[in-house]
Amino acid sequence: LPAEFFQKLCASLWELLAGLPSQLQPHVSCPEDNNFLQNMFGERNLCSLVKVSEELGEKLANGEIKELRKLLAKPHMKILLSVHDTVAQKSYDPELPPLPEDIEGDEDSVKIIRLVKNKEPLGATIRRDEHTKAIIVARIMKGGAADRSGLIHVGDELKEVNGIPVDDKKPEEIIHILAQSQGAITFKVLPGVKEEVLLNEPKVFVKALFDYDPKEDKAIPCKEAGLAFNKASILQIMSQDDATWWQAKLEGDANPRAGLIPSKHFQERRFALRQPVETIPFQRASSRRSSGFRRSFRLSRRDRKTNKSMYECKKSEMYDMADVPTYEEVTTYCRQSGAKHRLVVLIGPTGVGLHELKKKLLISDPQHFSVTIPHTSRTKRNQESDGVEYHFISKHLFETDIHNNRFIEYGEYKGNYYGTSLDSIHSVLSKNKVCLLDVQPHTIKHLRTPEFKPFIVFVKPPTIERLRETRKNAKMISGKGDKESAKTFTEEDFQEMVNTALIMETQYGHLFDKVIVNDDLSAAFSELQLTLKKVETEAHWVPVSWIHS
Ligand SMILES: Nc1ncnc2c1ncn2[C@@H]1O[C@H](COP(=O)(O)OP(=O)(O)OP(=O)(O)O)[C@@H](O)[C@H]1O
Repeated sequence: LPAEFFQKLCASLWELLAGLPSQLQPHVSCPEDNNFLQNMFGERNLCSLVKVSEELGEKLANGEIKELRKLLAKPHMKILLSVHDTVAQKSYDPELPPLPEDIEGDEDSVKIIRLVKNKEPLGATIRRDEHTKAIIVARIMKGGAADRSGLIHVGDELKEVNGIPVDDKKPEEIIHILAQSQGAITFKVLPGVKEEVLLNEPKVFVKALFDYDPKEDKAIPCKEAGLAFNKASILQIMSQDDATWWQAKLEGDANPRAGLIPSKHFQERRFALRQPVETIPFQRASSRRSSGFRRSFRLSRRDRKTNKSMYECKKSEMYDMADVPTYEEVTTYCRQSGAKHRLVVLIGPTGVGLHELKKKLLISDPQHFSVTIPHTSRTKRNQESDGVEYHFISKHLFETDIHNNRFIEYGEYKGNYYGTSLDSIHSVLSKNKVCLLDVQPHTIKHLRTPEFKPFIVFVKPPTIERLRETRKNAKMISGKGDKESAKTFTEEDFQEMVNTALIMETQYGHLFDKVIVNDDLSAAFSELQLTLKKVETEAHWVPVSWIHS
């Protein structure tokens, strides 16, 4: 309507209405009614409305008004106005169907979700949980309808679709129901919050290869926020966002709060700076006698005359910078029945009892346990048979095999070669037997392959007092000339055993899967037996490279 006309109209109508109460007064006896009338008719808005209404009535014939009425009566306009009112009243939350009364279990955790589906697929996959048989949301496609809704999550348990229970349905049947539904679909789900949280948790686990105490660490930004751990602890890495300080939890720790640990890179750098002081080459650090490592065959003991190990070992083998012990990414591995056995490697100082323990295992189950047959270039003696005591090969062939890296360990003794070949290990494993091998600790790194998946047992001597008590009647065997001879342990032998064990543990402890103290022999044997049983049947942490390579 033209503004001028409208204003005039309003003004005149208002005047008329304003005068009305005084005209009505004689007819109103009650003062309250009078007041009410006065207020109502005095209200300017009401006056204007009355004015407009009257004017519209009068001007009905006017073409402009007709057109306005027509416009306002159109469905689009009606919807627009209705949407405006809805939004203005903020009543846009969808109306949910009433909660069913027969919900089983924890009623609070049931969620009713309504999604409007157009032609595009929902963008979610489902699976049946093997254990609970429940239908679980397996995957949400990024950017899909389900993802955009933000209402359905991986791990949610689907109970009903459009009121149809899905417990007894196959995933394909449910997919069919979904495909056929158009418009709004109602889901009843049990939110799998816990599962979702777990799924979103980083799944990087590492084995710590060093001891760490944040209280001793001058570099840590906040000692209280640090996480203390020991060599061989399994840590779940929660964040690697910071290049220097990672966040981690001890595996299996129920406390959800992560702690700070030095990052791999940072620890390597620190270690490299400290290295000259901390890494004592094994042999130099060893006491009086250059090397007292035992071998996987009896003739390989140290020569008591020359006091030398039969096995020479390159200096570079003793300490390798690539082995800076920080963290190693690990995952669980459980040997499936029928699969090849893991190689069992026994480590320990001379005389600690490796031979004794191995012998007991072999006797306990000769069909199950076995040892490797060593190679030698020495000539066969009359009572010996090839492939029983040794594989007898020529010196030339032995040297070719050395050149071709076919030996795990080898050495020269009185002009003859002795060694343990890789093939001898393969041979035992391919018979589906557990191969028991004892080697020098620096050899472990060559055995750590996906094929062998070695399980390293460190046999540790008890205290020197306990050694004196338990080894009173024990005999130490040494290679003297071509014959073995036995002698009782001396105080020096005990001391060396304890010292060597300490050095082995310091330098190679991060590689040990199990430490067994050989105090009482039968107790140590039982522990070893039980440990090896578990290796065959239970899940153990192994480097990820052994599984995903
Ligand atoms: N727990 C124990 N208690 C008492 N005697 C033991 C114990 N363990 C081993 N012995 C004895 O100690 C001696 C040395 O053991 P064994 O020969 O097994 O040592 P080893 O580790 O194989 O060392 P090496 O390679 O030098 O022979 C043997 O006489 C053995 O019977």
